[in-house]
Amino acid sequence: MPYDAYLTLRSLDAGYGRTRVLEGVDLSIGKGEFVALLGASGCGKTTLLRTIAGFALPSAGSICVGDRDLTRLPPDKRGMAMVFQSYALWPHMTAARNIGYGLRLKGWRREAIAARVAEMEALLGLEGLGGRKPSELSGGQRQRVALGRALAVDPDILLLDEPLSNLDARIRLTVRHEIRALQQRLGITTIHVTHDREEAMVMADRIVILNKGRIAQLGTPQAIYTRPASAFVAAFMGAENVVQLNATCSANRVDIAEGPHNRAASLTLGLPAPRSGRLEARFRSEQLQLSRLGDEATDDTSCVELIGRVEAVVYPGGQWRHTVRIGKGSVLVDAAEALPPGSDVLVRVPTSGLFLFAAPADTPSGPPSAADGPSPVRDRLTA
Ligand SMILES: Nc1ncnc2c1ncn2[C@@H]1O[C@H](COP(=O)(O)OP(=O)(O)OP(=O)(O)O)[C@@H](O)[C@H]1O
Repeated sequence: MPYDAYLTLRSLDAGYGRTRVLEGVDLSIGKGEFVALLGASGCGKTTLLRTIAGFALPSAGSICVGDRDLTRLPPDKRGMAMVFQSYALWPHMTAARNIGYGLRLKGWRREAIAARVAEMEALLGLEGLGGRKPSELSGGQRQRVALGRALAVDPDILLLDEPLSNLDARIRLTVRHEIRALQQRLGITTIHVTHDREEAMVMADRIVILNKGRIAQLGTPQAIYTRPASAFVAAFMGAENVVQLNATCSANRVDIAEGPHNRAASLTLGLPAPRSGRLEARFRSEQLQLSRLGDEATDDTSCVELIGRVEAVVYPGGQWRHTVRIGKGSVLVDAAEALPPGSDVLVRVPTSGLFLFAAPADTPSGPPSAADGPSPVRDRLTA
């Protein structure tokens, strides 16, 4: 769904004292859009959210909502409300008083506050619980009170800082769905911080992947999952298997040279190919083909074929997960049938699940060398 820019961050830098955390963040979020900020611990997600909220001031750049420049405004003048990871409820106040807290600060009349609190309680399924203190509520109910307090003031933008991380796994799945449904019903622009990939995927219209204070990629969940822009994003989105290959590339064609642990292949990618040379190939453990070496059905040069040996096999549910040693490294391969440890195997990686990037500069280039280790299977392959 296309969105017109509503919240716009331009060249935002922020940090703590001399520690720079965010660098040159440019981001446009549409009205009514749900955006997830996803990244590893310490990458700056909370700092970005706090800077947008006004709890931290940027050292450079600007924050605008529509035509309004909010960069130097205090938090309460920004039309935003934040739900904190800890919920930050007042322990001595009832749920109802917590929900009405922001309205009292705004000077609303008592009857108007009571009506709005009742509305929030109904919206969030908290009827009958308004008289309880936070200590008398479950984690999920506390989380909803915090959400009610944020929504009661009718903010233009809702900021959620890992609000599900204190809930147990099963409740988290339900609350995830509830928050998304509520957000869509209210049409409220929302930014949600999480380090849970699946949570970001199922809740957000678009995902921002942050890496060391910079945006590594911004896109729909599907775009980021199927077309990661860098090796970092591919790894973060689950393509954690990695092997190095040598290839000659042009436009979207990639000719993989035979190596000590891979066969030659000619691939046509759906994406522009990286430049020729040493490549880092990344792929997920699912949607691969695993067969005993020599048992494979046909020669298939349209996928990457890796040669290795099964080291271990476990059953996490659904499929058998094999640890396959390939040269000095190993990859995880899921398959319907288990092949026992010690089996020499062929792993086929289809182009649809293959992500190719230029290998980092410190990796040796050129043809496979002794550095790639001995290649017992190569002789068998070329024999
Ligand atoms: N008050 C502070 N003073 C100094 N450094 C801080 C402060 N708060 C955070 N940092 C540092 O800033 C960096 C970014 O922190 P931030 O909390 O934004 O990360 P995050 O991505 O939200 O992490 P997490 O997922 O663990 O919550 C980290 O290196 C952190 O140590």
